[in-house]
Amino acid sequence: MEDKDFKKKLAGEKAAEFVKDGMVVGLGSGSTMYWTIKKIGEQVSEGIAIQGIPSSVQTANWAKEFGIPLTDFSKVKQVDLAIDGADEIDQNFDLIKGGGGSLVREKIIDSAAGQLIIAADDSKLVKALGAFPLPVEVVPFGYEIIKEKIARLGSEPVLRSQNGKAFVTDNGNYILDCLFSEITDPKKLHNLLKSMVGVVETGLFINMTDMVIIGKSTGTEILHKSRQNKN
Ligand SMILES: O=C[C@H](O)[C@H](O)[C@H](O)COP(=O)(O)O
Repeated sequence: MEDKDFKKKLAGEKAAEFVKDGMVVGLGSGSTMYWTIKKIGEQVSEGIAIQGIPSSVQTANWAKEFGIPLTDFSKVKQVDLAIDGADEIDQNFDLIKGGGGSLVREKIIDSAAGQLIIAADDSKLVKALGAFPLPVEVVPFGYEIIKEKIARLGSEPVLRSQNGKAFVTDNGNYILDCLFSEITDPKKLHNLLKSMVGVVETGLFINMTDMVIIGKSTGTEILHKSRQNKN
């Protein structure tokens, strides 16, 4: 296993330790979450009773494979704990997410959660967001217009593609990957993008994260928001 994958595994498995009996758990998406979901599956087989809400088709498939009972928002209105990955984490615990294209469902689940834990390898920690191109989910109709509007904000949006075709999200939409290099005011940028007709959601997750679990070659480090803010 590569060093980065090992770190993801460490962080992902550690996050599963915060899942307790009786919880409704939001299940994030991505390769780090694979390890969390697998570990939660082991806990379920040992007897804890939880219900998971998956943030992508891929996550739902892994959850089924590992025996985690699933639910949805027609049955539950509240999520006790959400665990998710991230593409970038800044010093305020603001995030860029959506590298795998699951940002909309992730944001719905993460914002409904009483607590949000982010698990990631140490390469995801950044001083300022923006080196990772910001994923913006847009409706396919007229996406060309949104692309031009975003370009006027100082980015060169790229329509995400897969196997030579436009990548389509679980919600039937497109993703524009927008490189801004450095995002000085994440909230302002998010609001500007969200005000454009046809933008469904941005990958900026602002003021949502309670705890970050970082996987390093030496083990895991847990960062708490309050402590982080004092530094
Ligand atoms: O859409 C994908 C999600 O936001 C992922 O949580 C994020 O891209 C991190 O993925 P990974 O754990 O594979 O680095």
